[in-house]
Amino acid sequence: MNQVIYIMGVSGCGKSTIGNLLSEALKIPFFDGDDFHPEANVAKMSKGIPLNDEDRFGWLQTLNELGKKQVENNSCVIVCSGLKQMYRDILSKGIESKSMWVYLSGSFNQIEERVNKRSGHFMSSALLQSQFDTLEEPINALQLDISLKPEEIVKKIVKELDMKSEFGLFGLGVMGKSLSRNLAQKGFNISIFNREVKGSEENIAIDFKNAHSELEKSQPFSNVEAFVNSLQIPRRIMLMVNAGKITDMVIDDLIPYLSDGDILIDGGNSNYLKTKERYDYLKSKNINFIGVGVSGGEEGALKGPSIMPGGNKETYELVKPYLEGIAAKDTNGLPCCTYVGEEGSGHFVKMVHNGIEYVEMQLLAEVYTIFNTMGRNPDEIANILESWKSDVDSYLLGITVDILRKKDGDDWLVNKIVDKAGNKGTGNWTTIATAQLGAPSTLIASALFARYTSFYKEERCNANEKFGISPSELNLNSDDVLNAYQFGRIINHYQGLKLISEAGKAYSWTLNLSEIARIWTNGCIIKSDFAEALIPVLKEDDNILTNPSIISQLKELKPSINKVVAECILRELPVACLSESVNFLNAYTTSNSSANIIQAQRDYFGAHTYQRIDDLSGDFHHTNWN
Ligand SMILES: NC(=O)C1=CN([C@@H]2O[C@H](COP(=O)(O)OP(=O)(O)OC[C@H]3O[C@@H](n4cnc5c(N)ncnc54)[C@H](OP(=O)(O)O)[C@@H]3O)[C@@H](O)[C@H]2O)C=CC1
Ligand SMILES: O=C(CO)[C@H](O)[C@H](O)COP(=O)(O)O
Repeated sequence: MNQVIYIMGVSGCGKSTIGNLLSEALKIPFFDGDDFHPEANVAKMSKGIPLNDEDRFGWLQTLNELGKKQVENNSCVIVCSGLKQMYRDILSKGIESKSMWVYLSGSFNQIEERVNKRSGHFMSSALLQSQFDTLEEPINALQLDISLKPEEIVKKIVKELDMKSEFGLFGLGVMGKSLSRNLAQKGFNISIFNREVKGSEENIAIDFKNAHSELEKSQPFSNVEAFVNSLQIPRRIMLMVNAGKITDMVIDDLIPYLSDGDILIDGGNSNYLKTKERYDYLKSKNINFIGVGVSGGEEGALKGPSIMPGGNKETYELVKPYLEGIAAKDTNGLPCCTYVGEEGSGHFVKMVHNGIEYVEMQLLAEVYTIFNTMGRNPDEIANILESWKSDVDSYLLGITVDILRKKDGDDWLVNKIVDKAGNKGTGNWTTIATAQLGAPSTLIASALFARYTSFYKEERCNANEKFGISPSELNLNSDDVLNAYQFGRIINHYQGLKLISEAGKAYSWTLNLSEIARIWTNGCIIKSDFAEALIPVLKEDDNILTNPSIISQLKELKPSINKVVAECILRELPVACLSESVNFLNAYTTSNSSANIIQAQRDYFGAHTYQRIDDLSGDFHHTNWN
């Protein structure tokens, strides 16, 4: 990646000498910041009047523009004292991740002696002191001692650039392997790490590197310290390890070797509340941390996942080219990666993505059950689903077709898979979040509980015998089932997005739901044509059930879902998410609900009070009911 190498430090530290030598060594252009002062600044300085911040702003912006322009085609060296963080922020604005800072440091006496030795130069102690007073030492720079010879300093900078990787990937499991290959294929210099467990897991990183030609330039490690030291400053390390305690353990393993300003990116499916805690913990150690939801599974991670980063926006800017570089592209060629919002919002959005995923999977499983009960074999069901692609295409629909067609000997493989659905926690957390935030994402809860019910295999088999329930022939056609399926999907997306919107309000995150739908159009497990259709809808309103086109679609689909759910219930076939979707819309569209009875009951036994429709003040009333 092209970089602007800013050489900074107080006057007299040797910036120009080092800058010139470095530009020669790297064969890249050199720019001395002092040559870019406007005439007014030059006039002021020649009269011995020191520049103030206002004088500097325009000049710093000019240098920033210069850096931005240069970095489009090539790396370059820019020399500028950059004494305050505020100045450095201006210099690197918009190219934060492409700015490398080299800080030439020396003591007051060292520099005074050196300047006064130079023929024709004299710097008063007061002037030099004012430079030291202004200096705010950078936390994410390559700091080099000016007592070294210039050639040695340049050698160290070149070594940092040549020998050190720009990005580190920690954890070469299913996702880490694919992501590291993706990063390398995009031309990033990376270091890769996997732990070594003597006797069982050895040489994981090195063997993995050797197995893939694109990783030829990558640096493999099984030693944490060596891995960290192989990275350019500020270090950017993406963790692709199991969520929960392992993530905390790995962070603690890394901390001793990290420096101020380094960046940890948690790409696992971490709980969004833990992400905030980890951010605070690492901030207390001057380490930057962002929580990044990654979706796409093994193949998506390799070819381009959907990425949902949350946390500090400035930190995101420092890793943006890597994340956006490896992300899938939408139909306009934009990366399916966008800064989601503050704190754990990236992980929250990924969690809800998974909740929506649970429902999409459950709806397809229910569709399968319906057709299966109607006597269709897996190949026939696959053919029906295949024919739906022109109306309701999605990644999950596509893989379900493949799954249904997979044979194992004379039978279909699905017929041999035990009907107990596992989970790794994100559906559970989404259900907890929906309850905590008071947003009724009832389909996600239903899909989760359907998985839990599936686990009671033995009890189900016993109950089946005792109750004698056996689903009988269904009187349905495939168009009705298609319509019911699409109805369920619309309610699913409404509920998931509503949950995100409510979280945004509760946690004061600035979320853009249309952008979230956009990054779900490719790379992720829930990518679908419907996500694409939601982009303009969500630009108008976070609530998709206010959109006239969605309303008319649901009205059209309603007779089918009514029929499908009624038929399934009459014929004793469980369809948890289909039935919940119609039930939810029936409740959502009821203007006078039975909640008046609940309020009266609460007031009866607990004096909880109620509001009256004939009292517009909204006051609360209590009745002595007996
Ligand atoms: N698989 C998927 O489809 C998706 C997964 N995710 C999330 O990404 C993360 C990684 O998932 P995935 O790649 O599937 O998981 P894997 O189980 O395949 O890989 C886990 C990685 O963590 C490492 N690890 C485990 N324990 C330790 C430890 N104590 N110290 C150091 N390293 C350790 C493992 O090393 P070792 O091999 O030595 O045990 C391995 O490299 C998880 O948070 C997951 O939820 C997100 C999206 C999709
Ligand atoms: O994040 C993912 C996909 O988006 C992971 O595959 C996750 O493991 C799926 O969840 P679960 O294992 O609970 O089904």
